[in-house]
Amino acid sequence: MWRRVASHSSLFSAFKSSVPKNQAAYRFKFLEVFSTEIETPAKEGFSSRERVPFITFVLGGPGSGKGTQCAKIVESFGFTHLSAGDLLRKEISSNSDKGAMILDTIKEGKIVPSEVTVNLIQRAIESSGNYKFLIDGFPRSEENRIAFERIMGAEPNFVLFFDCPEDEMVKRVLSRNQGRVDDNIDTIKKRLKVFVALNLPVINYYSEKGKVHKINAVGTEDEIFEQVLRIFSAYES
Ligand SMILES: Nc1ncnc2c1ncn2[C@@H]1O[C@H](COP(=O)(O)OP(=O)(O)OP(=O)(O)O)[C@@H](O)[C@H]1O
Ligand SMILES: Nc1ccn([C@H]2C[C@H](O)[C@@H](COP(=O)(O)O)O2)c(=O)n1
Ligand SMILES: [Mg+2]
Repeated sequence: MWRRVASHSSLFSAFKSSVPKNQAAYRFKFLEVFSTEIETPAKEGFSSRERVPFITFVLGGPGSGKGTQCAKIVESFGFTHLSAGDLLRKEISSNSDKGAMILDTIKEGKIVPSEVTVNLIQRAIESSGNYKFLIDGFPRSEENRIAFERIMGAEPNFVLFFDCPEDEMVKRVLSRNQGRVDDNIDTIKKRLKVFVALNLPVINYYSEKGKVHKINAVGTEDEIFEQVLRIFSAYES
């Protein structure tokens, strides 16, 4: 079964050199050349021998446990974990020309312009050598989502949504202790507002497309991972 996604560029051209010529990535490239649309598999698992790109968006409010659970998924299923927040923080540390703008935006709990974040994700995907990705904390807004589809020419295979009450998220973030500039009560309040205003619409969008797996993010890390395991095991085909 195939699903059309309008596109100008293609994530799949990135895989050209890492798969044999007769395999799926070449089919995508072929379609891209002859059409303004490309096609991606709708319900395929991630263990197929064809190594078709497999994308999971990992969403949830600040402190809902996305990064913690992604680390466990990497260990069990061999995904590459790309945290949009980590990529942006790395860009700040590298003293790039965009660093100051990114830092100011993060301190305010706001969203960095989509092209910047998508380009960082694109570079990380292309240099990973993997074909299975957890894209954590992205898309944070409809603008992020649309930019990803336009630049990468792809949609996620599914979306994990860590559903967590606000008071629990605030408690976790305030005791995280990783020295993040945005882990203070003022910025957390702003991030929570931005989550509700900009990120929930993205989750609703994918929900309507039947792509969201909602996880109850309250409980021990292991209890939460049991729910995650059940979902990923079903895609391990
Ligand atoms: N199930 C859990 N119960 C209690 N604490 C947890 C749980 N899962 C994660 N934590 C802790 O909560 C904090 C936030 O977790 P994590 O960094 O994984 O969240 P996140 O969703 O990635 O947040 P952000 O969006 O801010 O990056 C961390 O200190 C982590 O150790
Ligand atoms: N798609 C994204 C992801 C993150 N950011 C910025 C704004 C966030 O508050 C901050 C930290 O992200 P986290 O580590 O909590 O996922 O990074 C963004 O602008 N766009
Ligand atoms: Mg995180």
